[in-house]
Amino acid sequence: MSAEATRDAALTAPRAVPRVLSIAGTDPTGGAGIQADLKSIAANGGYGMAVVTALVAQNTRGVRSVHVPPVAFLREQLDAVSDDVEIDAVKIGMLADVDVIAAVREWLVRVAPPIVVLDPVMVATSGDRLLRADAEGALRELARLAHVVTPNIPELAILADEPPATTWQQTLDQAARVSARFGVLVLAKGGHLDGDTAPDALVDATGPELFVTMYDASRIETTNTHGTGCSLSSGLATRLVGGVEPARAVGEVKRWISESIRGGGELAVGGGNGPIHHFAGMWQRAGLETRPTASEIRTEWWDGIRDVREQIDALPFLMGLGDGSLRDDAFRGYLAQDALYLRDYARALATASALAPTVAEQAFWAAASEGSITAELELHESWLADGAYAGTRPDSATIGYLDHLLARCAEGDYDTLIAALLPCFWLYQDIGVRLLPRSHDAHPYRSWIETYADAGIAEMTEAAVGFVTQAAARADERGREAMREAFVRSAEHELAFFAAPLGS
Ligand SMILES: Nc1ncnc2c1ncn2[C@@H]1O[C@H](COP(=O)(O)OP(=O)(O)O)[C@@H](O)[C@H]1O
Ligand SMILES: Cc1ncc(COP(=O)(O)OP(=O)(O)O)c(N)n1
Repeated sequence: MSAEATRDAALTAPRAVPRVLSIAGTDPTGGAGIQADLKSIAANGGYGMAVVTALVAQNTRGVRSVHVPPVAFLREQLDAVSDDVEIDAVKIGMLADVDVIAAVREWLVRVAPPIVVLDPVMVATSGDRLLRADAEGALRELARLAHVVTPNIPELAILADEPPATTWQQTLDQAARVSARFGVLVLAKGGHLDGDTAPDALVDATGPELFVTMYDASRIETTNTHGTGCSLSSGLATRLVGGVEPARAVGEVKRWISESIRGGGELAVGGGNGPIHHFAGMWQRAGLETRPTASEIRTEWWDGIRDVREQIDALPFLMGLGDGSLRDDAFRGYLAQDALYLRDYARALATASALAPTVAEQAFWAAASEGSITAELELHESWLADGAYAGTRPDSATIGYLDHLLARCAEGDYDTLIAALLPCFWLYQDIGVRLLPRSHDAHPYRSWIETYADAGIAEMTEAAVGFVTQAAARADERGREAMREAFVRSAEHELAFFAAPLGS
């Protein structure tokens, strides 16, 4: 199978979802704080969790009041999460005061999450304080426990304990000093500078050499920037999971934040500094469709032929094949039919190759067709060489199955044809794997079982399942139903085919 086909098949496999905890304050209008973090984590592919440090009565126009719950309750929230859930990354936002910082610090040291991104929230864009001035020193020290800090220009100045930078170069120099002093990567943000651009830079001065990675973006003319810092930092925490290079994760999250700022204009939320649209790009790319995904179709179709699979397993032919008690003439009679089947199955696979919409699929079905003819020749050479079955005519089960496949070829519809071809891959591979533990050196059908339990067959089956289920996910409802019917019909023909040798 080609590398491209393997990659396409891998795309259908479920991916681990990063479990990301935001420790932050609230924004009841949903644009900043923990509410923004949860959207941002979801938009960047993670499962979001939230521990609230402070309840903030705010909207797009400004902050009205802040309520900090007892710090003992904060500790209970933190432990409730970490006692139960394996946390892949933590984003820290508003911390309000020194007691909150101390509680979070103690928890961080004890739990040691693999990724910590600290957004040193101090003052909202509206000018309202979100961190008491006497807590700035404690926040500075907390930076030592983070892997990345994401200060805006005023916050960077406070971390550096210096006056705010007024140029981008001063910002970079200050970020380098903060990085070296606290042993942390600094994502310096130029959102607060004047000009046509909104540059960011990842600054790493933690070692003997200074590394600066620049991220340029045009400045978007908008009033929807409420919560950009919160969203950027939680998106970054999510994208860093799995050992992703920080420079790459920042590049990805920077592109996402730009499109989300641009999409903010579509939202009509509040009369002040409006929120960004966390899902603008995602909704545009994927829509709001509820069509089944390839992996759902995989499960549905496989479950949908459960009764057929159980009937195959219960056949005397299959039971005899598994325990080795199957009569030799019954097995050879079955192989003679299989050889007849494979010749036309190879033709159907070649037709699928000719109809395939992509080069990867064309190559895959062509290789499978070639493999099918080779298998037919090998059957003759190994099991049927004595000529006892020469001149065998296809029986009614073989004719029925081939008629079904060749009719799909004649229709010329790629999707239904490949759906009809799939059970032969999938059922044989499944049977091979399940019979393998019963095989042994003296088992009469060992080579047959090992052929279908082989890793190469599993890889081809995975690719075939991937191509078919992705095509079904793309199809409209009628097309998908026609595919499912073709698939089920083939599975039923497999049952009849396995039943025929013993007439059961
Ligand atoms: N008008 C804008 N156009 C494009 N990007 C922006 C704009 N404003 C902010 N950003 C980007 O949003 C992110 C958050 O930056 P910033 O607004 O400086 O943080 P904060 O919300 O903490 O003040 C950064 O990547 C910044 O470059
Ligand atoms: C609860 C809470 N946390 C942080 C902020 C500040 O949000 P930020 O992303 O820095 O952007 P602005 O809202 O300041 O533009 C907040 N407002 N509330």
